[in-house]
Amino acid sequence: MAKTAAALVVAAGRGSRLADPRTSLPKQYRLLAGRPVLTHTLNALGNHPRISHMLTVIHPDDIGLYDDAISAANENWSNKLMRAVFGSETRQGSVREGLKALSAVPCDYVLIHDAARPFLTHDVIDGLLGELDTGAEGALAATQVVDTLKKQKAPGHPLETVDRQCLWAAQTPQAFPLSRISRAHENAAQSGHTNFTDDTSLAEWDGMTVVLSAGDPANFKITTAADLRRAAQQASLLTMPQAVSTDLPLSELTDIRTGIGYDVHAFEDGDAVILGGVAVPHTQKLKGHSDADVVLHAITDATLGAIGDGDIGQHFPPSDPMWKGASSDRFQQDAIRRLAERGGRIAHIDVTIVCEEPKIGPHRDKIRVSIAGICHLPVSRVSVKATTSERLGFTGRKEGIAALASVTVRLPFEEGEGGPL
Ligand SMILES: Nc1ccn([C@@H]2O[C@H](COP(=O)(O)OP(=O)(O)OP(=O)(O)O)[C@@H](O)[C@H]2O)c(=O)n1
Ligand SMILES: C[C@](O)(CO)[C@H](O)COP(=O)(O)O
Repeated sequence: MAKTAAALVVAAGRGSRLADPRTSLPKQYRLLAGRPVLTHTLNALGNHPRISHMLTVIHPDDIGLYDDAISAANENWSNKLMRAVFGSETRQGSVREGLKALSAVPCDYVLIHDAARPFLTHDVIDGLLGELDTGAEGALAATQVVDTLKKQKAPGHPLETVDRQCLWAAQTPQAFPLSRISRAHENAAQSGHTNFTDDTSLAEWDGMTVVLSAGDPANFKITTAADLRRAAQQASLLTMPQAVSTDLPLSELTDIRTGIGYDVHAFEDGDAVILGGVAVPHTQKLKGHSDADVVLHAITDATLGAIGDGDIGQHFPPSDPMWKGASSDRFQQDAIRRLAERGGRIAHIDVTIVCEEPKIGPHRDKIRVSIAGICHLPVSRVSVKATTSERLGFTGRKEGIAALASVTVRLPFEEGEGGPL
């Protein structure tokens, strides 16, 4: 049977080299295609079949940001995720805290990965695990240096050219047998070595032999503001549905339309309602054929309304057993695909949730982030509002929840329509 691996993601850094006067948000929580960087990183690891456990090392100030990053994930790996632990002043210290928390986990290997590298692929993971499977004590994802390298001992000194033939740029993940790298970290800490910048340097110091494995230029680390801009471009190309990533510039999407959507679901016995893809704890749940996500249903109808393409019930009949218990983001993905086929994209979403309970305020930001992720939008283009109906009507009697949505889309004018009206 294939040996299993734990993923240890270090996310406790402050990102001091990415100085941005507009925000103090650490880089691992900045948004790429509507989701935090960390969410992309965890998705890449969590969806790998040989990774059975995942642990994130976070900063104590980031608990709320971390919770948001997890709820934006919408992926099926939550059963692999362990409770996060707090990191330390240095990257090495943060890894050590993570390894301590993994000590009781029944995994053969550990993949240690930077939260700030969100574009990890399964090919890179497979390469590393393959090296361990054939007996390596440590494996490093790395890319060969491609630029001509120069060395200058001090400013004004003559340049020397460095032979790049045998030079590699270290990436993460870095993969090891779990017990061996844990021992190496303890040895380093007890000998007073506290500032190894990566785990293979520490492993080499402890006498381990590390082999190279194919990294990927796309798996770069977000370190500076320029890296974050590059990452934003890369993420939008990867996550947009095919037709949305059309090369039509926004300036040609001059046919601007708005659709409205409205939906209602009644309560029944349960312990949480799903709103915009987020499970909100409550004393009841919403009744429905799918997951009864009243917010996503209203958004889907509004998206379909904007392109005059029927409604959710027409495309996904409640009588069809296929949609029983379905996660409603599938319905919205389908509406986005229909829009994309016409060369269009969503520009803005505005939602109002009508209910007495549960209180939406504490969950509003999570719901915004989740909707933005599902719709491939920056969070600034999603608005979530809530109101009661002053105890009037079915929502006032706490019998259910209603949601209203308006979705604005941008499309190219169809041939023969002759440009803006
Ligand atoms: N004390 C630390 C320092 C770094 N990291 C993590 O290690 C990874 C790589 O480190 P780096 O790019 O240096 O991140 P920062 O320390 O956040 O950045 P900077 O050095 O610019 O402050 C990041 O995912 C970061 O969150 C960590 O968990 N604990
Ligand atoms: C672990 C690492 O990302 C490998 O490239 C790197 O060593 C982190 O430290 P850096 O100082 O940001 O290079």
